Amino acid sequence: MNDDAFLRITDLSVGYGATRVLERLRLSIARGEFVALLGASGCGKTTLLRAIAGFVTPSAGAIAVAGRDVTRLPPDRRGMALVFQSYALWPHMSVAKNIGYGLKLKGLPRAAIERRVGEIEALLGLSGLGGRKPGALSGGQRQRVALGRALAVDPQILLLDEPLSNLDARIRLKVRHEIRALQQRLGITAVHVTHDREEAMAMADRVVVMEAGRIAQAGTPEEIYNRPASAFVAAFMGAENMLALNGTVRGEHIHIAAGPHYGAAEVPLDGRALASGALEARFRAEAVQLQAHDAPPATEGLALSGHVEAVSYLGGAWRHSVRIGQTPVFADAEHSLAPRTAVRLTIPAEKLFLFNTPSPSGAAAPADDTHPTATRATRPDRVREAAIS
Ligand SMILES: Nc1ncnc2c1ncn2[C@@H]1O[C@H](COP(=O)(O)OP(=O)(O)OP(=O)(O)O)[C@@H](O)[C@H]1O
Repeated sequence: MNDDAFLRITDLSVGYGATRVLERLRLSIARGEFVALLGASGCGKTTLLRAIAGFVTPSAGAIAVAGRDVTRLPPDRRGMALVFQSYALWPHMSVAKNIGYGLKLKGLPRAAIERRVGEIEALLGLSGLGGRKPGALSGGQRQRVALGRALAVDPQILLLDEPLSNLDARIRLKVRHEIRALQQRLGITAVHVTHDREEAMAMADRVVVMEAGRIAQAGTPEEIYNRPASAFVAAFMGAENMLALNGTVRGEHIHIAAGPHYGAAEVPLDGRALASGALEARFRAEAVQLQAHDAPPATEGLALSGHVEAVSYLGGAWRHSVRIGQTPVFADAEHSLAPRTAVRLTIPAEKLFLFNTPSPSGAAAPADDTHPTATRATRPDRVREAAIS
């Protein structure tokens, strides 16, 4: 675990009645770090955020901020502010009163509140709108008021619960950059819940991918995208194409045996703790080199043979639906190849994510992000994959 952790979550378990949501989860966040909690609906992101904020009580474990245990403290004594998806603004209050609400609760004198509200309005580009009611604002402006209300109380930690999901796509991109720039300017520690992987990667220093109440992987956006620690993370990060292969470890490589629709290939292990046996291969549509079957191979890697079934234009690239034997995959190319064309797909070794196929009885890895800088070989889930294959 990071020794310089500012927000430290240790063995946190949270449930609702008989439903267990988080199980012994560990996560350390550095001061000034922006962390995105990313995962599918129902994986426990909001529950974790609400436990950090103090709105749900854990059944076990601890939450500490700068070395101070806050696990049993009420939300208003944790030095945190939460921004909700729904904004949760008071409709009958003006923008200025909404922003100053937390300061009023703290009993600050009126002049101090007005000064701070003015600062926040200027910071967020809301100057001149202080007298309006939330109903007379755009969605983006409302979200900025909600952010302003959170920042006005000078929190040590800013918690963001899908704050952009009610905004339309164009405004969402703009507000995304505004929040990130503001967080960096203020040096505030932020935890952001989202199910949008692009948003998580664009905003965060570190992305924490959650799967069914546990941390599947925590790392920089680049690590998570290019070195997914499990087939689940690979698929969640867009490597949705899947093939079942067989491999044999030989020194620093894994040798993939040829099959009816693909040739043999040598893939460098590159630190991965893979074992010989059944493999699940994952790759992105854009990682594929797609060619007519009789064209000379353009690149080295795993070569697959198939037929184009359908093609559509994505803007910038053509997406081909290709059948490899019984397996459908997607492959992108700058030029389109017509349906029924016999094609070769080549996946360069560095873009082919390989995982040992887990046995159905494989025990769950511990929920733990305490090895964010560990190599693939030493990550708990990698070791598990190697152990059970
Ligand atoms: N108040 C509650 N009472 C009972 N079960 C709950 C409650 N809140 C959440 N849950 C359950 O806990 C699990 C995790 O929910 P949570 O809201 O943390 O997920 P999430 O990852 O944030 O999902 P989403 O992206 O849909 O918001 C889900 O199975 C959900 O049904």
